[in-house]
Amino acid sequence: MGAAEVTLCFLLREGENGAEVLLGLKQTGFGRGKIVGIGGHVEPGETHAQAVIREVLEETGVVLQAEDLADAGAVHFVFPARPDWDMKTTLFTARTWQGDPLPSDEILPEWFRVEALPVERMWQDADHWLPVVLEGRRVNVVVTMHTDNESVASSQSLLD
Ligand SMILES: Nc1[nH]c(=O)nc2c1ncn2[C@H]1C[C@H](O)[C@@H](COP(=O)(O)OP(=O)(O)OP(=O)(O)O)O1
Repeated sequence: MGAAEVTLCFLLREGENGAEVLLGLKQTGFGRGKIVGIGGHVEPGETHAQAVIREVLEETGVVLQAEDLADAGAVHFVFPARPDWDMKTTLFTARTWQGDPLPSDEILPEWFRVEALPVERMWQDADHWLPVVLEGRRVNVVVTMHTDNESVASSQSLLD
């Protein structure tokens, strides 16, 4: 089985104390209990942009249009001890949208300062790629996890 295709979108706004990003507490399924990006699986026949627009709506009620999305690259998560968990993740950021984030069964959305990301409550690899994305740069990273499926064994950038 190949890696699952997933997609995440990071909403960015200017707060009183600098830039803020919308993350959320995952309440169900994969990564339950962690603070994660908003997104999920790409369904057959969908583009990644269509999938992320659908997932952000389902998980937060926020309405995105294709024009709101900026391509932020990709991260490939590799779990050698659990190959069925491997995921190819496309990344987007958005600075415009309609509506205010609301909780859903899957996610409790919450704004965090970009300068104070809750890394202790996130996947341990977040530090390796998320700050770069939130600076507005594109990434193309392969993150390989240890056999504990939690800590990072290696992280390789495929960009120059
Ligand atoms: N190592 C990792 N670090 C990280 O920050 N995010 C990861 C990750 N490995 C996977 N993810 C993200 C990508 C993806 O958006 C999410 C899992 O997808 P879903 O939220 O769709 O999972 P679920 O099992 O809840 O899915 P469904 O049952 O299909 O709704 O986890």
